[in-house]
Amino acid sequence: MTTRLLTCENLSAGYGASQVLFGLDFAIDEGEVIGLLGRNGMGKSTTIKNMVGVLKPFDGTLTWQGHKLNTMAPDAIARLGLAVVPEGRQCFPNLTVREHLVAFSSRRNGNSTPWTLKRIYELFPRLAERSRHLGSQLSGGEQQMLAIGRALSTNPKLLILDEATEGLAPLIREEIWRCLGLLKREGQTTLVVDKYVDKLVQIADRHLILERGKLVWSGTSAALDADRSLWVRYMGV
Ligand SMILES: Nc1ncnc2c1ncn2[C@@H]1O[C@H](COP(=O)(O)OP(=O)(O)OP(=O)(O)O)[C@@H](O)[C@H]1O
Repeated sequence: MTTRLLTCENLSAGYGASQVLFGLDFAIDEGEVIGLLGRNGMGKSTTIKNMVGVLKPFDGTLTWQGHKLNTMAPDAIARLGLAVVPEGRQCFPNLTVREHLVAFSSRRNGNSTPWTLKRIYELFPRLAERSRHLGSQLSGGEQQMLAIGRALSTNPKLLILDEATEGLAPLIREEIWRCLGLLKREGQTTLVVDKYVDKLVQIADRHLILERGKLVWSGTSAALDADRSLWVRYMGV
């Protein structure tokens, strides 16, 4: 039996007088890995900002397991089990790797195999090697692994990655993909924004495509893989 985590109904949102999202409808079930796709500026980050409460919807409803998220503060939404790795990573320059991973850790959400420091180091051995290094001493790829590890340390029910591989060297990107594959096999529900559609179709179960703030297509990885006209039309690939 599937468990619904998030329901988004008729979501309209934006910035001040500027409307960016126009009536989005979608849902996320436990265990799913979903790609959120579309060209630059189509509203992917704005969708995520509304889900995690840093922006408030103009209209529509975001519901998380019976809780209406629309007016909840971001920290209250985080406590429900949504963790986002935002664009730009945002590590603390003066905290060590280890401090990042224990400062936010939480065993909440009834996770039977919680993300302990040990498990995060097993997922990203590079972080174990760098345990005593400061955020400011890490490479871009290490910072990205740390940002993902930090999000996992809260034992999120839904992990959201916004452009997690942006600006990373190819080998580091592969390392992030490898970890996403492992997380999927462990049943981690994940929403991923990434422009490497060819990789996303290998990892995600299904996809949502945004075009100018509207949901123009949704379907399985197999369906997206089979219809390259969608890639050209909506992702400019
Ligand atoms: N803080 C802001 N204030 C006003 N407009 C914004 C702000 N942030 C984004 N926008 C606008 O909202 C629209 C959607 O941006 P959004 O960041 O959601 O797109 P995106 O699909 O995530 O693309 P990208 O990959 O470029 O981040 C764009 O037209 C953008 O210029």
